Amino acid sequence: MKQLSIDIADKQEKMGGLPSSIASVPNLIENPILNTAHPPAPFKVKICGVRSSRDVQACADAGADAIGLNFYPASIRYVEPASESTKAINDTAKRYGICRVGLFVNHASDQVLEVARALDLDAIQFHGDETRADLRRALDAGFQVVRAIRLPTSPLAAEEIQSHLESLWDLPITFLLDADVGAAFGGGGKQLHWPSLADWASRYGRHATRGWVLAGGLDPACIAEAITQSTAKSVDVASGVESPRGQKSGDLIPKFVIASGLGGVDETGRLSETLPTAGENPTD
Ligand SMILES: O=C(O)c1ccccc1NCC(=O)[C@H](O)[C@H](O)COP(=O)(O)O
Repeated sequence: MKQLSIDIADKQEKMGGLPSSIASVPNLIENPILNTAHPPAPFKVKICGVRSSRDVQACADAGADAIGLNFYPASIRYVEPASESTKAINDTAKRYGICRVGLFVNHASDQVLEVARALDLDAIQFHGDETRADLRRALDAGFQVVRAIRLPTSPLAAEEIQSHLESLWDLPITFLLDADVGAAFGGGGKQLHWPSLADWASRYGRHATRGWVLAGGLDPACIAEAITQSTAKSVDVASGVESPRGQKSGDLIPKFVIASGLGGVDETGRLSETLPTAGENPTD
C-alpha cells in the first residue's frame, strides 16, 4: 500500500501539482529552494460540486485530478460540511489521491479553517468577496488557496483583467478566472471571452510563471476550443458535466476530461499507468 501512496503522489506531481516532497510547504515565498512567489495551480482538471462518492468514482475513472466540495448553502451543489455523506465523499477522493478543494462564499474565516482542518482539505477556494486577510490566514494555516476572480463575459483588455487581481498578485495563490454571474457567485454556466484571457496570460500570467485556472460555462463540446483560445493549463467545471442541472453525469465527466486533454488518461481514454485504477479500493 505504501507503493500505491507513492504512485498517487507521483501522479499528482506529474499532473502539475506541487512536488510531493514540498507539498506541505505553506508559503512558497519563504521557500529558498523554490525561489518563486507563485505556486503552480494545484490541479489540471477540477470537477466542482460533487455530491456523492459515485461522483468521485466517475472523476477518478475519468482521470480528473481535483474535486470541489461546495459549502455555500445557497448553491444547488451544497454539501453539509459535517455530514457522513460529505465525509465519505472526501475520504473516497483522498484514497484516490484526488485534490480536495473546499469552496466557500463569504463564510467567517474561523468557520473556513474549522471545516478545512476537519476534512483535511488540500485547498480552499474563496468564491465570494473575502479579503486579503482571509486568504493570508488560510495560507498561514498551511492550505493552498484558490481565489475566484469573477470577470465580465465581454471582451476585456489585459490591463482590465489584471486590475481585478492586482491587489492579490503578490500572494502565493492560484487565480480561478470565472464568469461573473451576479448574486449566484458561481456555477452559472456563463463563458468568459477566452482570447482576452490568452492576451492577459501572455502579458502577465506566463511572465510570472503563475498557475491560473479557466472556469465558466465549460462543457465537453467547448472545452478543447476554450483551452486553445484561452491558453489555460488548468480548468474547472460545474454545470457543464451535469444532467439534469445539479446532478453530476457519469457520461459527461469522462467526455469533459478526455476532451480537455489535461486528465490522467491517454488518447484512447484509458487511465495512465500511474493512476490508481478505480475500483481497486486504494488505502492510505
Ligand atoms: O457551483 C456553484 O453552485 C457555485 C455557487 C457559488 C459559488 C461558486 C460556485 N461554483 C464554483 C466553481 O468553481 C464553478 O465550477 C465555476 O463557477 C464554474 O461553474 P460553471 O459555469 O457552472 O461550470
